[in-house]
Amino acid sequence: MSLRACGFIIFRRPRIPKVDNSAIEFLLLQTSYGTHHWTPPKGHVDPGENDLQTAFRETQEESGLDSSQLNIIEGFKSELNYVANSKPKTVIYWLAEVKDYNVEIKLNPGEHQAYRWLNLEEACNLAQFKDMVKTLREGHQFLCSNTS
Ligand SMILES: Nc1nc2c(ncn2[C@@H]2O[C@H](COP(=O)(O)OP(=O)(O)OP(=O)(O)OP(=O)(O)OC[C@H]3O[C@@H](n4cnc5c(=O)[nH]c(N)nc54)[C@H](O)[C@@H]3O)[C@@H](O)[C@H]2O)c(=O)[nH]1
Repeated sequence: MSLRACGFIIFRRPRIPKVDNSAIEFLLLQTSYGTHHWTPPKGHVDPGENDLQTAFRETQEESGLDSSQLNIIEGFKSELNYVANSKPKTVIYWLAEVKDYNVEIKLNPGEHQAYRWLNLEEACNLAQFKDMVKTLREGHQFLCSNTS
């Protein structure tokens, strides 16, 4: 059986005077271990948890953002399948927008050493993994074609 992890692709965009999808920025976190790779907040599903509970818990632990600070975007879900540390891994991501554009991000230093808000191209460059880049592009496209 593959390892399972879940998280949120967190983004922000100006909403005043109107929703501005041309200025969407994604939140990526850089691990403080290993190759210092960049991903959205996510982590392993604990026993007894469902996928969405994991996504909320990991996002809170890794970025300080709790469910009251996020709007989950309905209709988008992405599944990535890759090999991590020689084991198959499945990662589920939903899209979530921060309600406050200037919200504070609080990292857990044991897990992450930096965060950045990045436009689509910058996020794709930092994320590097082909499947993650595809997910970011699909998420961006979804947001641009479903303005609200
Ligand atoms: N000291 C130390 N401690 C570690 C280490 N390692 C873990 N810890 C600890 O374990 C806890 C983690 O617990 P959670 O937070 O629950 O889980 P995740 O967030 O899921 O954790 P990971 O970081 O293990 O998982 P990935 O991000 O999946 O990276 C694994 C590998 O997969 C590749 N990869 C990554 N993303 C993509 C992608 O999108 N696409 C593709 N194709 N490939 C991708 C990349 O090559 C990468 O090297 C942490 O608290 C640490 O304490 C480590 O090396 N040293």
